[in-house]
Amino acid sequence: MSTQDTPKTGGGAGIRGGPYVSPDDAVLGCRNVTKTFGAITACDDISIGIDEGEWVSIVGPNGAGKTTLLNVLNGFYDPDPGGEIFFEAEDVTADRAFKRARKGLGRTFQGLELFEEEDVLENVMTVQAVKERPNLLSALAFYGTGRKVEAQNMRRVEEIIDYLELWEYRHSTVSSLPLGIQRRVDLARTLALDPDVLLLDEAMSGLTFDEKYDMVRFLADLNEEEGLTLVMIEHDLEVVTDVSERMIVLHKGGVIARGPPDDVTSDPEVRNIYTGVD
Ligand SMILES: Nc1ncnc2c1ncn2[C@@H]1O[C@H](COP(=O)(O)OP(=O)(O)OP(=O)(O)O)[C@@H](O)[C@H]1O
Repeated sequence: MSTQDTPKTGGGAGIRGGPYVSPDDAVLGCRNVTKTFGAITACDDISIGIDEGEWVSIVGPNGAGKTTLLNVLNGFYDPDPGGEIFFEAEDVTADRAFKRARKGLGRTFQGLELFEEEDVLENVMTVQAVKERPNLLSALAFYGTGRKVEAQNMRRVEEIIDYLELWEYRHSTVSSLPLGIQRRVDLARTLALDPDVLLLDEAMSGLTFDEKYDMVRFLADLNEEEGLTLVMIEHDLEVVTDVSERMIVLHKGGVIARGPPDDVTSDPEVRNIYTGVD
C-alpha cells in the first residue's frame, strides 16, 4: 500500500528520506494543506500520508505548526481553500470533527479536555455515547436525563478501563488523579469511539519517566495487538526515536524531512533546527 515515490506537489522544500506515502493511498492523508491565521501561516502547503498500522511521530520546534496540522486532520480547523484531507480512501475535507471521529479518527488533547469533576467511568461513558448521538452536547444531555447505558456499551467501557489498567480509579474524580492517570483517561475516552487511527497531541507531556513508560506500553499494545495506526506529536526525541517507524519533521509550517528516525535525526537540517549545529 505504501508508495515510495517522491511527492509531486507540496510538502515544503527539502523532503528527504522515505518512505513517502501518497496522501490519497494512505489511511490518513492530506494534500496541499495551508492554514493561515491572519498574517500567520501555521501550515504551509503540507502533503503527508500515513500508512495503515504505522506509528508515525510529527516533531518540530515550538510554533512549527504541529497542533494546527492535527486540528486540520481531525476537522477542528478547515484548511485554506485548495487543501484536501483523506481518511480511509474517502475525501473528508467537508466533514466536521465529530463526523470524522465517528468514522474512526480519534484524537487526544495536549490540554486534556476532560470533565474534571466527573469520575473516570462517567468521562468514558459520555464520549462513548457520542457514537450513538450526533454530537457531544446531545450525548451530555442524554446522560443528564439519567438514561441507562445499554449493557453492551457498558461492557465496552469496562473493557477499555480494564485494558488501560484504570479499574481501581473508575469511581475517582478526574481532578483528584495524577497527570499520568488523567492522560490515560483521555486515551480511554478516545478509545471509546473505536478509532482506527489515533492522533495523539503530546500524550506524554509533563509525565514522569515511569508514567511515560506506561503510556508507551499501552500505545505499543494498541499498535501491535489492536492494529491501531498512531500519529503522535511528541517533543521527547528519545521516546520518538525509540517507538516510531517514521518521523515527519515540521519547521515554520512546512515538512523539512520525513523517514525512519535514524535517517531523520542524522539529517543536517533537522540537527540544525534542534541544536543549531549542522
Ligand atoms: N488559533 C490560532 N490563532 C492564531 N494563531 C495561531 C492559532 N493556532 C496556532 N497559531 C499560530 O500558528 C503557529 C503554529 O502553531 P502550532 O500550535 O500549530 O505550533 P506547534 O508546532 O504545535 O507548537 P508547540 O510545539 O509550541 O505546541 C504559531 O505561530 C501559533 O502562534
